[in-house]
Amino acid sequence: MAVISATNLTYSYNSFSPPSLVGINIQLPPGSRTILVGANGAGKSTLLQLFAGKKLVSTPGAEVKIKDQDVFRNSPSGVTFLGTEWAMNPVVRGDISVAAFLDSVGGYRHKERRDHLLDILDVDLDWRMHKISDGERRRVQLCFGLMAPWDVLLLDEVTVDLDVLVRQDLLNFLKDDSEKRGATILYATHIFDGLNDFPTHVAHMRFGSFVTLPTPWDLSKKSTTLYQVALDWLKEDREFRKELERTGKTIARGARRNEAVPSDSETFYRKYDYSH
Ligand SMILES: Nc1ncnc2c1ncn2[C@@H]1O[C@H](COP(=O)(O)OP(=O)(O)OP(=O)(O)O)[C@@H](O)[C@H]1O
Repeated sequence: MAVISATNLTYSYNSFSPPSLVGINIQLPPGSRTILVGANGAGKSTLLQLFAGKKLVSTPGAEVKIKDQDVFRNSPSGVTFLGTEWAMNPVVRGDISVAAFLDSVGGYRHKERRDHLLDILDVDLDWRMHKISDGERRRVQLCFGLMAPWDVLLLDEVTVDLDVLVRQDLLNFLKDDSEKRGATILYATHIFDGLNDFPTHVAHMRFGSFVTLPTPWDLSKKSTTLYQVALDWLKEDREFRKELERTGKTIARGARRNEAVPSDSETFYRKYDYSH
């Protein structure tokens, strides 16, 4: 049985935008850890947000379910969504200690997991939230987001500003946790370093559809790395787009990215403007 499923899922943000997702049909088994690969604008964040029940899908015949329940209408329990928008949330920039912040969001109820996460993420309970770096704030947020045990974890690139050691420890924790508790992870990322032995499945999205459905990733049978696979897929995407442009053809979604609307990661990078 699938724990996460989408059937005939087509989704547009509004009536004047081309659909951001087109005819998605996927099923993810319990305990799987799937990496979503796709170029900027491929539809990864949109898909994760829909699974998180953040938007209503009104396309006739479309179903978006977790644990066999409609994500929007029934809000299935045990689902955690972590995305980049956290970094911009003013609530976590207040003049408050990490200890007080985590307690105010129920940290005391999951003390053992909280302390384990504090250790992995190298977070100091005495830090003041308004005086820490973006990466440190991200670590506190991850502790907050992950301390309650989840059955389904939807991750939209949350490791961008973590240092490599913390990132690796976090990935090991997530993998271990999912193996021990049979919990399921769907993770969209552009960072493939150190990720080779993390997934059970990998999938490739392009222009709002799956080019490669979630496919088992068996490291023992691989002579390549996830990084190389992602690179090859993204090169194919670029060639595909160029060919469309050359021939003047369009596809269902039009290959017409809505340039006026930045994808989440573009918003994130624009916000932080790493160019200087
Ligand atoms: N609020 C919005 N309104 C209209 N269109 C949007 C909105 N947010 C995203 N889109 C469009 O939906 C498409 C998919 O965007 P999405 O953010 O899901 O891509 P992504 O694969 O997550 O990209 P990235 O890797 O850059 O985060 C893009 O063409 C984008 O322009």
